Amino acid sequence: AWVTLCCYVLTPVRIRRALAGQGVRGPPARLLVGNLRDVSALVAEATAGDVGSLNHDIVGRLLPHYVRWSKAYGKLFVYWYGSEPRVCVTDPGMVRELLSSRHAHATGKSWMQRQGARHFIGGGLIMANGAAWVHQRHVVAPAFMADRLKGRVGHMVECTRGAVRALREAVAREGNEVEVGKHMARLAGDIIARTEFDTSYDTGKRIFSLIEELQRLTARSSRYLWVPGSQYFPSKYRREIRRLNAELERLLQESIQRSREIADEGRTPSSACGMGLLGMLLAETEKKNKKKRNSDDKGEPGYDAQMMIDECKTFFFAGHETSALLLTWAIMLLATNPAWQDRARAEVAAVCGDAPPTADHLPKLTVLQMVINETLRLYPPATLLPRMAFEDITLGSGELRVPRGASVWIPVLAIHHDEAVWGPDAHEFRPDRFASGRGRFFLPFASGPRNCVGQAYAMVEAKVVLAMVLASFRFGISDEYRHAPVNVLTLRPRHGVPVRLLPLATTRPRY
Ligand code: HEM
Repeated sequence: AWVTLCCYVLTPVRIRRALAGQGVRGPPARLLVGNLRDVSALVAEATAGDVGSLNHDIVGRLLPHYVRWSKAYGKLFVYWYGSEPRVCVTDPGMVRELLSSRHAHATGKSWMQRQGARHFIGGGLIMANGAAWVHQRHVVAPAFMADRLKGRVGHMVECTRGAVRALREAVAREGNEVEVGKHMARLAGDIIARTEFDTSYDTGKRIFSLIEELQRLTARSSRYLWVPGSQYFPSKYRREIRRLNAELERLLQESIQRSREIADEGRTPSSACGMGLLGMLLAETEKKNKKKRNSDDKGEPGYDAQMMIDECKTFFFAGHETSALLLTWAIMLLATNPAWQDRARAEVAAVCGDAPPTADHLPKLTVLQMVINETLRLYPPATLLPRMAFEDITLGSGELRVPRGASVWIPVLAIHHDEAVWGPDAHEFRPDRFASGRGRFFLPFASGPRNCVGQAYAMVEAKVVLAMVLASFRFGISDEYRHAPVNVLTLRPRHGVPVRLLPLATTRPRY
């Protein structure tokens, strides 16, 4: 009863006072529900139809509450997600400071977020906090270092070859109108499954579809998380979630066991698993088990069987959807900007010739790099970055004191479309704004110690796939395309991206 009273009444009152005392205002919030209903109603209204034209000015559609409240209360304001206060911060200095190592230990993921992702991520890296996060990050980060990534390029090329073949077959079978979103989802799934888990998309297919279904069901069952004790209420979704989660964990367990047996046979170092994430996780569990056997385990954080499963879930999830969306949006933007498509294709031909890309080619694909950056700016898969303060922190040289228990939300999409940062053409596709290297205030992968651990991997993957697609097809947007970006955890096209694919006639097949 005391905890409930603190969570739902005393802490919100304390935080409200602390913020009001600094002049941080926001829309009036109801008891328990906060501004949840306002957010839902505004988003539902803004996304009811399609955009109409191919307009990239999508902030008002996806973050209508941000647009309305930042106009009314200033760029620094607070709204309430149930009993969780969310302070919206866009000031570059404050954002950088919040994400820097200075606050790494005092901030993390909130209970509400962790609860919402419990079944498809669990205690995996994305949702870990404190010492557990430090340990997990330390274990997985080496799997994504530049020298190891070079070894993944061949696997990525191999998977993309399959995808190009599938696209050619789709054109031959059904005509040249193809929805590329589902092809890119399959390809990104195949790449992460092969490079990190030593399996293929077909084997991992059930795993991906279970994670997707769990994501959908959890989102529905989490709608009432703001109600005290709601996590214990009977719900029609809960039994289904339990059943799907049990199947997912069994499949992952089998996959881990298979890799362990291969490792025990001494076959690992040269296989993808030995180099990849699963190999690293297996080595780490073995270390922990050894300590236990020698009674050397002093209870430090480490990987047990459940943690191992949670980490696999996390990487199947994080390494799949975001990359697939980057590729899909990039193809949409190139399909609607033929001049950039031709420029990028010419560069691929000049750098790679007739061969598939290699690790040495990738840094030379600078036009493609600009196209990828501009895609991530206009359509960042993660539109918001949340951080909860576990202790009082200050931002902007003491200008803002964020009280313990408040969440800070960084509206990445709004920052990426801000005319004050990017100029009056902020909503236009203009890759050359990245010509001089990094753009101004660019956060598709977050920044600081808790940035995306798979950032370099995602960039290598995007370059390999787009280079091979550009070399194999000319493409234009289909008349059937309906521009309707929506935010369902990630920023996606509601009706997919149908394009007209024209296989490029080559004297010899390229791939
Ligand atoms: C275009 C592709 C991608 C984008 C835009 C992206 C974006 C992000 C962002 C914004 C975060 C920070 C989330 C937060 O703190 O709330 C993040 C974290 C993370 N990403 Fe990615 N990501 C991408 C691809 C990948 C890939 C390919 C992998 C794995 C192979 C991956 C694994 C992770 C993990 C494990 C974290 C948590 C890191 C931590 O908390 O220490 N991501 N990603």
